[in-house]
Amino acid sequence: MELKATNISFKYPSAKKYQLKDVNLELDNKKIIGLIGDSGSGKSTLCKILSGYVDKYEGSVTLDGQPLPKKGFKPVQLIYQHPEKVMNPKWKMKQVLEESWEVPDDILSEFGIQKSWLTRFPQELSGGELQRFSVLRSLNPKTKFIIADEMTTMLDAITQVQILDSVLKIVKERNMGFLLVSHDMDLINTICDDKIYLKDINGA
Ligand SMILES: Nc1ncnc2c1ncn2[C@@H]1O[C@H](COP(=O)(O)OP(=O)(O)OP(=O)(O)O)[C@@H](O)[C@H]1O
Repeated sequence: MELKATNISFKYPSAKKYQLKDVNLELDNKKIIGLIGDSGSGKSTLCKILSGYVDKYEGSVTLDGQPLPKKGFKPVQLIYQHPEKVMNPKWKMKQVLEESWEVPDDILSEFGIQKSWLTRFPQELSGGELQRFSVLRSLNPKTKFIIADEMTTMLDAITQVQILDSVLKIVKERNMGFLLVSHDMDLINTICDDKIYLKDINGA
C-alpha cells in the first residue's frame, strides 16, 4: 500500500502566496509516519489533499499508482481535528456511524463508546466522545490508509493512548497505512517509526 504525493503545490483562492510548494511524499503501510511542522505551515491542507478533499491543486496523489477516486468511498480516510464540523447535526450518532460501516459491539466498547450515546445527536456529546466516533467512522473495512490530523487532541492523555492503541491494532491487522499529524512530539516519538517535517514556506 503506497500513498504517493508528487510535486504538490497549492494556493487558497483568497491567498496571495502558495501555501504548499512542490511537496513530495512517499508513504506506505510498513511504517507509521508522523507529520510535524509549525502551526499554519499547511499540515491540515496537505492532509485534505492526500485524502481527496481538494479538487484543484498542482501535482498528483496516487494510491498504489492509481489516482484517488473522485466519487464514492474515500480509500484514504481523514480523521479530522474538528469532528463536530463533519457530522450532520440532524443525525443521531448511530446513523453517523452506520453511514460509514456497521461497527461490531466489541469494537464499540474497545473505543469506550457507550450504547446510550448512539441515540444522541452530535451536539449532545463532548468533543472527546465525538472524536471516538470520528476515529471509528474512518475504520471502514474498505479503508486503505488513515490520515489522523490531531485526532486525539480532545482526549485526556490516558484515553488518547488507549484510543491510539486500539486504532493501531486495527491498522496492523488490516495492513492499512497510517499518517499521524500532531504537535505532541512525545506522542510522535512513541508511536511513529519516522517523521516528516513540513516547512512553513511563508514563515519567518
Ligand atoms: N479555507 C481557507 N482559505 C484560506 N486560507 C486558509 C484556509 N484554510 C486554511 N488557511 C490558511 O492556510 C494556512 C495553513 O493552514 P493549515 O490548517 O493547513 O495549517 P496547519 O499546519 O495544519 O496548522 P495547525 O498546526 O495550526 O493546525 C494557514 O495560514 C491558514 O490560515
